[in-house]
Amino acid sequence: MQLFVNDLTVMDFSYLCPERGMVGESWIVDVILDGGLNEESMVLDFAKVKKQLKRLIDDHVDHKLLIPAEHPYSQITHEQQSDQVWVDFMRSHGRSIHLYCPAEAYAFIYAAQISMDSVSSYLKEVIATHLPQNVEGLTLMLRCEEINEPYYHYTHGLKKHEGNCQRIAHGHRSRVKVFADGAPETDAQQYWARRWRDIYIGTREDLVSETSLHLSQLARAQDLNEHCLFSYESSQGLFELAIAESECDLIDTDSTVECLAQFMADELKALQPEKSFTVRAYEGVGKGAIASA
Ligand SMILES: Nc1nc2c(c(=O)[nH]1)N=C([C@H](O)[C@H](O)COP(=O)(O)OP(=O)(O)OP(=O)(O)O)CN2
Repeated sequence: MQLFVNDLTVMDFSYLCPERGMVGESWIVDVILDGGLNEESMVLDFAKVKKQLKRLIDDHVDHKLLIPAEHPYSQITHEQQSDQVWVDFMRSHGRSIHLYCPAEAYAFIYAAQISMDSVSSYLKEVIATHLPQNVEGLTLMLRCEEINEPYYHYTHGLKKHEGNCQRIAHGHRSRVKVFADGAPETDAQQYWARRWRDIYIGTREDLVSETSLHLSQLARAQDLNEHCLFSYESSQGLFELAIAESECDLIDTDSTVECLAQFMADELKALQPEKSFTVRAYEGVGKGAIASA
């Protein structure tokens, strides 16, 4: 017998890619369980699938930075006597990426690249040990939302968030809709999709100088002249990130989706003051904010 649950959860996370750098993603999870019936005549109670499986998936991937631990660029160093981990991702041409964060901010995927296959294998291993005996098989299907209009991939961290969004490098794959004087404005949508393709959106007040950073204690993170350096402390611990300036966009506010929608509307208004703009910005799948200028 097979049991299926579609749209079990959406995993909002970022990952390190040798070519694209830091990539924000939103993957939808569908699941199929194979097995005999239990004493309730069920493969597994839907309530347990929705709560327990969703929690395992969220705990292991959602709001984390996924590191392809077997890629030659990945250097992972656990600090002794603390829960902090350095990650250095040694891309060439001044585009290396460096982090110093609490261990729980990362998921280490033992593969050369982050893909739907490698993430699905990682999650299957995690979940297999939590399934009751009658469940013999598990299929996880990861997919992106189908979007037939411009969208972007971004990474950010919300230092004031009480939950996991405080992690400095988690992200989303987000569509954007723009209206100018009430009519759809596809050029502006394309502008944002291009400007924020694989971008890190940082808050200016989180920028720091190199000398104050723990992440530059390791020899690997020495050439940071053309990097943006971010650091903040929040309830889960100290978060630091160095990423190439060319892969960042800086804003003066937090990077909540409300602030991003307003930022986009304000920037468009500055470019074309004679028009009124409304921006409908998504944060991942099915949620977002609307702002006007
Ligand atoms: N009003 C807002 N609320 C939240 C924002 C925001 O910008 N405006 N942002 C976040 C985080 O960035 C987070 O990544 C949002 O992810 P989400 O998946 O919705 O978070 P949850 O864990 O609460 O939801 P699940 O569906 O259980 O993953 C948070 N809030």
